[in-house]
Amino acid sequence: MSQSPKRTIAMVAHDKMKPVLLEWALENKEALKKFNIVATGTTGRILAENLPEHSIVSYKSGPLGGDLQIGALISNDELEALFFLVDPMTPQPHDVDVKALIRISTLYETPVACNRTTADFVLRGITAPGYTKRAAHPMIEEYVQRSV
Ligand SMILES: O=C(CO)COP(=O)(O)O
Repeated sequence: MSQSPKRTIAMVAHDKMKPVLLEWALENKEALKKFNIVATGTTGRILAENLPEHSIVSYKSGPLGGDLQIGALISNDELEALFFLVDPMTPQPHDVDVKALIRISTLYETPVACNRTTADFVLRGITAPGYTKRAAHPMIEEYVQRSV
């Protein structure tokens, strides 16, 4: 019997949140094996070092465009969920990229977890039997069909 292809999730953490994301990923490592994982550069390196049995692809570091690479996956409807542990207390040089990533996730109905509690909910949701991701927001179709 052929198995359905693994779905892809993204994992990102700002520097102060990397230990939290790693701890969470280790706690959930069995469930995470069901997915291909993509990550921003430094986050991905830390995850790959600690989860050697998982499929993890690292993009560029966040400040160098990694958030936008994940945004591109979302706009191609290729991402199941985004786990992005943000640091709410530290200004980021690439804040506009972070904002763009959250915006495009909203538009494409991609579940986003910005803290650990929500990460628990999202992971439980996307691994629940019968779960399928909603289609992108109808405002996309309206936008495509708009008269010029
Ligand atoms: O800055 C980030 C996300 O905005 C994370 O990038 P790194 O994983 O490369 O540290």
